[in-house]
Amino acid sequence: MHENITKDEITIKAVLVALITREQSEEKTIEYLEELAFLTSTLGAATVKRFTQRMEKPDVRSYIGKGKLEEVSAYVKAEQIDWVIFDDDLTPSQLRNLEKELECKIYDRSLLILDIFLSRAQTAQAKTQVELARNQYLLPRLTRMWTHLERQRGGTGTRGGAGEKEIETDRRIIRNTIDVLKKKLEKIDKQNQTQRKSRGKIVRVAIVGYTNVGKSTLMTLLSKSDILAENKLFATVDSTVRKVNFDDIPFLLSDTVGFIRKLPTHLIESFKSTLDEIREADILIHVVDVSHPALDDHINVVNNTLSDIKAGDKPTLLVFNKVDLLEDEEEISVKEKITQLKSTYLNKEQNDVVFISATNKENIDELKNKLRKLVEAKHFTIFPNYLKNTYY
Ligand SMILES: Nc1nc2c(ncn2[C@@H]2O[C@H](COP(=O)(O)OP(=O)(O)OP(=O)(O)O)[C@@H](O)[C@H]2O)c(=O)[nH]1
Ligand SMILES: [Mg+2]
Repeated sequence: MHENITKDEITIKAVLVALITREQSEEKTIEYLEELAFLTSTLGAATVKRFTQRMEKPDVRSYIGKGKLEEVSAYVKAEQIDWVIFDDDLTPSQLRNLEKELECKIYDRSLLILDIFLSRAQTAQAKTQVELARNQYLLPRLTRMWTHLERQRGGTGTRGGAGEKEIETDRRIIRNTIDVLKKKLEKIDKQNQTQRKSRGKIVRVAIVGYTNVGKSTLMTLLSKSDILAENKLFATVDSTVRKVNFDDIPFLLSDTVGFIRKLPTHLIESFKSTLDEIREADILIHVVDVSHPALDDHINVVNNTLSDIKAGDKPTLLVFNKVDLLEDEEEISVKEKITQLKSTYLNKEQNDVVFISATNKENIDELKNKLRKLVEAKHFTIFPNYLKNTYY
């Protein structure tokens, strides 16, 4: 049973694999697979089939059980599948066993996200961070297949099937690369710190949120600049900063990389310096896609990630975006939904909420008024003697 794509559109064919466990209901698994398919398409591959299996917990040897693995394997061979993508992270030995059995490229969630980041990173800092995270991910996972594929990727040829010796050599190369990248990153971090300090004492606002919710679209709207907004996950990997004025009050507004669930902490760790922009902000605009069925989940993932990077207690304007996509449903009308969300999230830990459509420019004045109040309050704590309506 193929998903909805025609044969000649297919370039890279992928199948997805996920588990239904005691902690992860069937409904959740289906939703996660939807997100995984979106990630897959972001990387230019087409999802041709999704496999799920009910299990207590992942199989230590091969993540899925033996029977299921045979089923996947038969399909992969019959349909000449290029990638098999697992919704959770795989241990090095699971990866090795799966590779042996399936004889194609195996992705897990982390590697998929890393490769997306790699294809999108623009600045030296983002590129270096992704390269570092990717190398750290690869080090314990080097296998014959991997060295083979990585060499192809690096264009260095394959020297015939890689043996243990080559793998050891590759490990050494990767360790060296990691050291070099770390040093490079330290240098970039220092430069950026100096740059941020030289910005002076000006109120700083960061737009944060789950990936693909409309952060860049809102940034463009508020700063009147042109920033790439795309219906792709992780369109923004670098942060962009613009100076904006609300009448006489200036502030810096930054667009940031989107968050996503099931992102292992060590990956977040390696993006810490990209996240400095958020950590050092005075005020956050947390954008949510109000039309997404998993919006509560998204809010939680963002809030947890913010706490992880110690940015969880900043004054926050919670912006429910994409209201234009809401439709009355049998159980709940649009109006009721908005009232419900308001009562759930208003004033929860310093939150103010606003409902907008960034693309239709709906309710942007209310957003600006609310943001202005937050910016003003902060501005006058930095500049107590600042007179309203006078310019610097
Ligand atoms: N219908 C509708 N679509 C919107 C709205 N705001 C943004 N979008 C669309 O949502 C998609 C994602 O928008 P972006 O601004 O790139 O989202 P982002 O949060 O910056 O995404 P990443 O950088 O990938 O994390 C684009 O296709 C936008 O056109 C809105 O108010 N309504
Ligand atoms: Mg963006």
